[in-house]
Amino acid sequence: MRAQIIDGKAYADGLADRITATIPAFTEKTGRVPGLAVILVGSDPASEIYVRSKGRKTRELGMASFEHILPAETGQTELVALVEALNADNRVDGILVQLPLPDHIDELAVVRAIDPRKDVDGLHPESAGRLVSGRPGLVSCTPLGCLMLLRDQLGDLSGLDAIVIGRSILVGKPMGQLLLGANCTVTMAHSRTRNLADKVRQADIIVAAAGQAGMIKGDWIRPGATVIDVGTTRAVVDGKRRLLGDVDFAAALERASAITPVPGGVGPMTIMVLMHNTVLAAHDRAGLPHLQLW
Ligand SMILES: Nc1nc(=O)c2c([nH]1)NC[C@@H]1CN(c3ccc(C(=O)N[C@@H](CCC(=O)O)C(=O)O)cc3)C=[N+]21
Repeated sequence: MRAQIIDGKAYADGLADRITATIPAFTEKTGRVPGLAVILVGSDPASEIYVRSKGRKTRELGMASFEHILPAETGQTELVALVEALNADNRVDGILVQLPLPDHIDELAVVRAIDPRKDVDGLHPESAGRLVSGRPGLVSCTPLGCLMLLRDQLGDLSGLDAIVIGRSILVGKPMGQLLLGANCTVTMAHSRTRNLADKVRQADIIVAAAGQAGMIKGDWIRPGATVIDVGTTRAVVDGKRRLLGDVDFAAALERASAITPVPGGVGPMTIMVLMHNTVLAAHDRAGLPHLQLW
């Protein structure tokens, strides 16, 4: 079997069109456009590129972008004060604080300061609690993007065996909850999991989010499985800069029925789901009916 390649970029472009189409009616009812604020503390070059590309996409879709790039020495009090100012700013529907934050800042304290209705990253304990208890709320962009691709690829996921490798707050844990909500039987694997290969071999759906390049080997993949690769490790291979996934892609191609590439799979979805969550938050805050765009 040769796997189909899941084109995250193409799905994200389609979602972009559906998002853009909601904006004229929103503007007619509210007199404004949806707005997204992104905060970056410190000058990690990769993070700066993401923040700028988020800003560019936000404007391309016809929304307002507010970018705050602060020096690495910014204090926690100052950062929380900025979040509170953005909470109070009606032009801002979504607030994303780029993680990780410098060591002298307590991430949870900052995330808790975000108004849960503007928590487009789904990181606030209120959002996490809503996801676990199946109430409506904002869901982290990367896992929601993975679920959109899986639903598009497979339709109903009920009864499928899924494994998530990685248990981060931003990706692994919410991914497990989303798959459970979609009626999968979910295995959460991580660095202490024993016999990982055997557990992966049982899975119809594999979501690799461990952040270790190439750790999932081709012969671990059950023939016909669907593979979502969240890994993005920057490396230099044969003198060229490369972005590497967590899955041995070449070997997986021979076993999986479908697989996301890196780049061009989950990455473009993450940014577009951020836009999606921003228009959802905007509609919710304006008291407009809930949107269903996927
Ligand atoms: N609070 C928070 N939320 C985040 O969502 C968040 C964060 N912090 N910190 C940093 C990571 C990283 N991240 C990516 C977004 C897009 C691509 C992306 O578009 N990748 C392209 C390739 C881009 C390239 O070549 O560098 C792709 O996979 O095709 C990757 C990574 C979001 N993050």
